[in-house]
Amino acid sequence: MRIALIAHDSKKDLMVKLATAYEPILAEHKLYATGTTGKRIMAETDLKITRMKSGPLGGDQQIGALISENNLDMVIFLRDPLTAQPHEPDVNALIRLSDVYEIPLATNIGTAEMLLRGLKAGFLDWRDMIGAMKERPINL
Ligand SMILES: O=C(CO)COP(=O)(O)O
Repeated sequence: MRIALIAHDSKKDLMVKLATAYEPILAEHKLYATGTTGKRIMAETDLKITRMKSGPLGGDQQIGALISENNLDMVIFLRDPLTAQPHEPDVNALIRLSDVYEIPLATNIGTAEMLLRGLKAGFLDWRDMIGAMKERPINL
């Protein structure tokens, strides 16, 4: 599976803890992240990550582009709901595209753990079928 990891600044420590706790599961998958999130995770774990630009500089949009091209299967986006972001439209666009393309999306640690455990248990295997299809299942 192809998984995107994104965290706003106040959630980056939490993201590193999540990535550390679930490193054996995450290590089996292809990982993407926005710039600073990816840098932190790679500095503090042995995970290999393809880093996009930093979120405020277009990284959220790059992740959104991966979604729109059927190149992502899951998004873990630990958002800060209490701080205004300069790139709020990009944040909303990423969340919107996840819904447009039915990509499993966690926006907090509780759901993130459920998704990662579900991934391990095979609950997301349906994504492999979609990945194997030449045409998208929905006409978008
Ligand atoms: O801003 C972000 C998500 O909206 C995250 O970007 P960074 O990982 O570069 O901090």
